[in-house]
Amino acid sequence: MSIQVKAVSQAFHHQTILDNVSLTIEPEKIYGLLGRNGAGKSTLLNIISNRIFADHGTVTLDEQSMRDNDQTLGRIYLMSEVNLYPDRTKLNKLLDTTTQLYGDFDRPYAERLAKEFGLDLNARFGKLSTGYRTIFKLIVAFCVPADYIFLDEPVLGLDANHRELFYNELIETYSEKPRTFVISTHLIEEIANLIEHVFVLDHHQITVNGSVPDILERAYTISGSDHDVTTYTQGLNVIGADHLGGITAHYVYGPLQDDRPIPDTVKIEHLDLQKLFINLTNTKEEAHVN
Ligand SMILES: Nc1ncnc2c1ncn2[C@@H]1O[C@H](COP(=O)(O)OP(=O)(O)OP(=O)(O)O)[C@@H](O)[C@H]1O
Repeated sequence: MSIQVKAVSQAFHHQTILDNVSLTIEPEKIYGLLGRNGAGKSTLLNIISNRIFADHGTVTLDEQSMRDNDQTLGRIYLMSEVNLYPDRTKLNKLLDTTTQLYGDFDRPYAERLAKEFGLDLNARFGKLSTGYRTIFKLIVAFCVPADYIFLDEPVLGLDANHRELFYNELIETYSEKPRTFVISTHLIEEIANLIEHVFVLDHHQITVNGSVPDILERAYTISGSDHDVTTYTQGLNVIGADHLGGITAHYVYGPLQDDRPIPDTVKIEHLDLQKLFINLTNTKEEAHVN
């Protein structure tokens, strides 16, 4: 039981976007899909949801191909930046159409969410602000009877209050009716505590694929005087560094050599997900902060 993405490659105009990407998405889990601007996150989500066909590779759901397979496609839903709705249509009407399309669409929940977010369902889609367009699309995503829900930039244009409401609703709907959510966002700090598993897409490939606690367990900041830090981190996987005043910080991803004594002058702490992501996907060797 899972979505299997196997050896997917995609190029646009001879430019490689995804190169041999493989991953597994399991039922009833919350995932984060992280990557820098233009890394190919939307492309990957579009391929998984059958909106575009990959040049190479396969996507299966419970071992069945998803390509033009109504049965499997009905079990996944992609909410994306693309506006699929006609501007002149009222939201209530759009919900009617969605209810007809998805038999089990949870209309009472949609109406409750609209009230909570202060969304007037009599408004026309085209009259909504950017934030309220996102809110409407999120409401649909939460109410469709899909087992796998992909949220591409789900907080686009949302103010801080609405983002918090969204995160709370996500936790609530997930605990009431567990299903898979894959969230692609740049607001890493805000989702760090929500997601169980993270994929990082960088240089056309998945470079990090693991449970968030396991990954953070392997991520360290080692700080102190430049000499002591540099000596201690020799041979470790240093993914970035900062220099501030007389203090040097090296960011390490991977095991420390436990048999090595840690000098008193060196401080070891764990990195948070955002800082780890920034350092892993920084193209520069070192980031200097003065
Ligand atoms: N249909 C398309 N035709 C041509 N190029 C495309 C197409 N879709 C995406 N691209 C290109 O592929 C690259 C990856 O785009 P994509 O939208 O997947 O990245 P992303 O990781 O979602 O980026 P962002 O975080 O900035 O939204 C970009 O350079 C983009 O211009």
